[in-house]
Amino acid sequence: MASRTCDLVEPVHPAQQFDTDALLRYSSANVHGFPLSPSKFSVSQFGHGQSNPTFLIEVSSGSSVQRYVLRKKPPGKLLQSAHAVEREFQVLQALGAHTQVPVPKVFCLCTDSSVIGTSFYIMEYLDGRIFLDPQLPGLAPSRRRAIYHATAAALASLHSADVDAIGLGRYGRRDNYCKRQVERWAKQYIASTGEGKSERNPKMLQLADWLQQHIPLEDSLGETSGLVHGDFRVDNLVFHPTEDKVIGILDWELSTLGNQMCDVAYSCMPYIVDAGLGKVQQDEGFEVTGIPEGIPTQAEFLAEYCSAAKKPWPLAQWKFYVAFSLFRGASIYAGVHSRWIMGNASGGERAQRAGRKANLLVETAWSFIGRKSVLPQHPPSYATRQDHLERLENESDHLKEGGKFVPSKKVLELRKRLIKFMEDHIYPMENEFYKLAQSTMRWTVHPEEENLKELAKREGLWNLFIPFDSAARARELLFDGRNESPINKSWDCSLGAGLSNLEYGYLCEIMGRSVCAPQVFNCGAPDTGNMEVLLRYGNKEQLQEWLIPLLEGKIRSGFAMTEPQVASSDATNIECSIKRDGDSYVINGKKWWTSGAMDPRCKLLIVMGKTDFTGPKHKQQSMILVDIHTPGIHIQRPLTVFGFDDAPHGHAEILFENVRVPAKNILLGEGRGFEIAQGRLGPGRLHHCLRLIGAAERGMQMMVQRALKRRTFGKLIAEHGSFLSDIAKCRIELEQTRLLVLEAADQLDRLGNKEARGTLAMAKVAAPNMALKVLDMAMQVHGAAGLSSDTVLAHLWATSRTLRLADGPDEVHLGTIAKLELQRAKL
Ligand SMILES: Cc1cc2nc3c(=O)[nH]c(=O)nc-3n(C[C@H](O)[C@H](O)[C@H](O)COP(=O)(O)OP(=O)(O)OC[C@H]3O[C@@H](n4cnc5c(N)ncnc54)[C@H](O)[C@@H]3O)c2cc1C
Repeated sequence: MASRTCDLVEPVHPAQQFDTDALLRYSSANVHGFPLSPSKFSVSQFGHGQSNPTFLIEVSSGSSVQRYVLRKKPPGKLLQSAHAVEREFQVLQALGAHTQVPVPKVFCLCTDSSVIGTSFYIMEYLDGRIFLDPQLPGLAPSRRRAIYHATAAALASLHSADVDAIGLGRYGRRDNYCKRQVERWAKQYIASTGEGKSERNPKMLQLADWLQQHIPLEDSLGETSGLVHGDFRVDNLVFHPTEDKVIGILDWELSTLGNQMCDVAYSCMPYIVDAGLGKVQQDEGFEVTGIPEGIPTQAEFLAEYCSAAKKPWPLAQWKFYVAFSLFRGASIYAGVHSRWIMGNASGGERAQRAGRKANLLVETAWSFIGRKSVLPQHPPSYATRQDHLERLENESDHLKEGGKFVPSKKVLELRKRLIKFMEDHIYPMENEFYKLAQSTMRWTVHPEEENLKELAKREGLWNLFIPFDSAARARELLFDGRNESPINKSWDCSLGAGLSNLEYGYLCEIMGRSVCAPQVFNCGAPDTGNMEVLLRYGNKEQLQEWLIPLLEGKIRSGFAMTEPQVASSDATNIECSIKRDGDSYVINGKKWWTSGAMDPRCKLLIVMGKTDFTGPKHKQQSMILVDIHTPGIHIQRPLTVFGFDDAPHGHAEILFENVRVPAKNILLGEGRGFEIAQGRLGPGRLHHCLRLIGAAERGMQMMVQRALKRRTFGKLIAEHGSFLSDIAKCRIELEQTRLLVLEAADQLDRLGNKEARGTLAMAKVAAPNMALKVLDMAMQVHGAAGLSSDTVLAHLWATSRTLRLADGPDEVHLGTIAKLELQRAKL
């Protein structure tokens, strides 16, 4: 959790006491707006970090309290160049006055040590949050990502300052920064180790030699030079109290001009090593312990920075910069440890640990240097909004370049928005949704899901599945032919964006990348199929009662056809009876695998049963709208798919016992059930196929990311020949299947359900089988983790597997394809 800046204060340390009356007199005279004779004046000390002691001043006059921060040199004899608060004041003043770099405003600098014993300056108090732990515990993944994003942006903003223009041109030497730094910290290490001090580690001296020999050329040329903070890490940043943006960069003690890539590598330390002295046990960085969910990878963080600061990807020099950061840290810790040995270090146990930590940093530096590769060849392309948009543009170019499937501008625009929504809101929440689905509260809805639904509505990403012709029919029935509801103007957008099945295809695929996504956009099964049934076959009253709340996302629904006691892939077998009795129908039977029926929001069941047991085979069935809360409906149990119960959505086994439903709830009329089922299944099957393409694409993406960072037998997985051939084959199958599915969507639009049935059947067989293959490969590359619930792969795989059965088993579709093939031959 974050600490509020005001919670980080404690009483002034006895050794740090100073004359507060003198401070009050000085402040009243020199700080603009400082009360002249305040009713209360108090000083407390910030406990966290800083070698320059920092204090909170609170002054009250009347009912108003003003807060300031004072930063001073420590008392006692000091090295001349150290603790230079004058330089801190200079840099803060220049940045505050001339740039947008987030820094506290400075009010005055006092170099007269007769006032409180040392030089000091007074600055603005920033009321905000400080994250002391770079793992950001207690934050939602999306917030963590935002914090790291803001951190990269803050670093880029300070590095972009034009030092000549803001009067900092002489704030330090710009060239040969690393050369000077390596010499300085090597000297310091030698001075603080040896007899009677911390034990000298020969590997540290070798490290200094290695660094001297590998100083990047850009360092001597001053190409990457500019303002350097010197201690840029997340706990030196103040974040806005509620928004994830940086409002102040603190602790400028080590700032100078020099090679900015040193700042960047230092800011990446949490990925490499736990450099803090606080924790006894943990030494490894995120790359070993696992990156806390939501925090970008090192490459992503670095790419965000490079893009924002307009810096090239530091592929060739990264080893040097990281090794240098570890080297500098080791030298500092050796100094702390020596002072502890000699009895003049504060920090107790922490200082005692510093010796071990110094050696750990040296070891880590050598193992980092020994790595074959430390960064991907290219920055991850989705690292920044700009890169992200460029990538989308490139994808669009690829789509624009020709071929049969060329999405319109409108679809591309929606696709862009959808991808952004997925990245900003869906992927970061996946784990939260899973956690709830595995808890004792699993049959409840995560409140964030409802929030995201509202957001999706506002962004125009709602009900996109509704084909324009179905929307036209609903408009006719609901609005008497007008374009929008006379009562509710927002209604029009509830009928989708006027897309064809093919156009929706490009979007549905994106939603399929996450099991959680479709319902957020009100595009999840079985609701889409059920809404489609109502849109096509419902009468006005039925639309008003059931379609409107479904379109608004206020209720959810289930489709109850399959029965345990009969082979339901042949729907003529079903036995559930729907018997007319006066103004009602009475339903008796047992259903199972009614998806969505466990959801607390589920209100409607579309039940398929027989109204006639003796008529022609395909005229016996009817469909009826049933309120799930009708007496006689007994939800008996949730079913599981390989252990996944898909809570809170669920797949229910349901007993219908003398369930009495108003006769007006029959859809289209008695005996029309088969006809409706055919109409429902076309687009529904297509949606499943499209989502499966998305699931496979996610698998590909995860597979590649894993292969590029996991090493086995001395190589990255991505460097093993067997992997290369497997991934290539996966890509081929995925692209083939995508074309087939888009072709089916196109035929559905142009030729209708009946004519498109062959291609739809092919797509329905090809898509789950392809997705299973790709996801299986992705799980393999992830090792045991791939089979766990720690990644989305196992769930995506399980969901894909069900689609070799749900909406008809493969064999039934293969039968359709073969039958059409033979028919053609006979013509
Ligand atoms: C996760 C999940 C969600 C589901 N959601 C729903 C839902 O919301 N609503 C709903 O009503 N149902 C749902 N179902 C049920 C699904 O539609 C049925 O399981 C499917 O239609 C097959 O019916 P069945 O299980 O009775 O298998 P059966 O009909 O008994 O078929 C078993 C096997 O027989 C073989 N077979 C069948 N026909 C042929 C043939 N012509 N040629 C050769 N072999 C053949 C196949 O191998 C087939 O898999 C869901 C199923 C799952 C797994």
